[in-house]
Amino acid sequence: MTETRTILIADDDRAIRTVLSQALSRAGYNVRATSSAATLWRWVEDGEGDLVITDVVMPDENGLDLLPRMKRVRPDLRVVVMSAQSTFTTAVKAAQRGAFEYLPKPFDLKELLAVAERALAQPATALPPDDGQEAGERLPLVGRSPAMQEIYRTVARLTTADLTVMVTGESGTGKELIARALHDYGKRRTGPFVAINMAAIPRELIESELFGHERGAFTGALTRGIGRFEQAAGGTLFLDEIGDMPPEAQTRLLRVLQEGEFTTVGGRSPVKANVRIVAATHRDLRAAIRAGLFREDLFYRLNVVPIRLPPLRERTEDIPLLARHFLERARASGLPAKSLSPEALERLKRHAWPGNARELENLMRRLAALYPQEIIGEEAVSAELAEADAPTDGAPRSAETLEQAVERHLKLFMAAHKDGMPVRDLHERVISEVERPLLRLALSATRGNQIKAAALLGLNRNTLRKKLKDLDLPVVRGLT
Ligand SMILES: Nc1ncnc2c1ncn2[C@@H]1O[C@H](COP(=O)(O)OP(=O)(O)OP(=O)(O)O)[C@@H](O)[C@H]1O
Repeated sequence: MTETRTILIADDDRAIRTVLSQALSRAGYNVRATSSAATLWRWVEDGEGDLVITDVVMPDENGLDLLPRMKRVRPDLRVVVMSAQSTFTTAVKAAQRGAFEYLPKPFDLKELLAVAERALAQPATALPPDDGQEAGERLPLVGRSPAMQEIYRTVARLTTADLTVMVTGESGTGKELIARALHDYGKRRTGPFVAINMAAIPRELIESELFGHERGAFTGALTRGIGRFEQAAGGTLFLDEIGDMPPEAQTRLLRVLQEGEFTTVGGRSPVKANVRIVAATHRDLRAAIRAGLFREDLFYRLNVVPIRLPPLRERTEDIPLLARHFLERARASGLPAKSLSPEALERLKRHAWPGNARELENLMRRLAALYPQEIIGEEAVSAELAEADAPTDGAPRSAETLEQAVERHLKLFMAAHKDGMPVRDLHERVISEVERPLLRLALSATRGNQIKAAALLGLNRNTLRKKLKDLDLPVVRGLT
């Protein structure tokens, strides 16, 4: 006969305690339930229980704060954290503090039973070594839809394992943000995060960009060049748009992943690769494999942990939170504070968002910059979205010249002002809206080289630097 296991439950909500106690007793466990963190702590200290299921917010103490203390006195005790405050940070903190699993409320009883069974069957996860560098609220991932919750749980689980991850999703769904989160909250967070976009680098340069080259390795290689693999040593290498990698580079990358070492272009001695790889693509790689454009063996090497980011139209419940987040970001960058009327939010939810979160972010910036009212109404949103939704007969919207686009925005802006006071600093505000993408494009075209970007723009280098600073534009060399 196997010994009956005891599960300790802490939740200040009586209904939840009752439901969980019933379900777990029925499944054959001994159950003790309490509404306070203090009682839970006493039980744990007394050596009771094989598994703890705890809420986060309790009247006397936060379950997440109790978690490391429990793991210190009972390292093999398994703890499942459940929370209605289902944010990315909660998921990550739970994992970093040694929780076995994190369950966003509401959850399925079936799921809870499965988690309890798994937790009791496996050896406990030891408390990750405390390097005093617990990730804080540095990088907000916004959204509480079930799809995002699932992603948070995956990212949280990956904070203690250095596995290769493949992020897929349409353009603008937040793939790069997830890659950064994996880095910022992962084991290599004190190391560098280096990104390389396969679609933005000339094919013939990809291998030397990745692995570096020796002096004279090819025409134009006047000095030795360090590759991204070397730059990212000890950290994370983000291979963006991996689906656009040319076949020869795919073969070489595969070999590096298999052998754990690489040689520079034109070089002889192998160098140990010490990077965690996160790859991303908006392409359907399985289709690319069928079409003979992507190596299947490389795909399996990279697709160790797949994370699929759903398009925004499949998680419309996240739109209000994201919109607020982007308005707040616009405000932090110096634009006026704005909010959206309930009707405006409804209108946003009805849009198809082909450009996903990025499109929403751009719209929020535009509205914050151009609309004078503090509360943005439905008409303003509709006017902007009508433009975006307008049929284009297959022609890209870029058929509109920059001047026409600017004029369209200015007209909307003026119309919105017709019976109010004009805002101040109109000239400066509009110019910065144009300047920001211009500088970004110039930097992207010169791969972050400010001297070349300044030449391209016809600006003095110091002027460019000052503008970048004023506009709060990131300057990352070599990033595209
Ligand atoms: N869940 C989210 N919470 C907060 N911001 C988000 C979220 N998803 C995306 N964003 C923001 O939207 C913008 C686009 O995201 P990101 O660049 O990561 O997308 P991507 O999928 O890598 O796009 P692409 O495929 O075009 O490179 C960024 O400014 C990012 O910060």
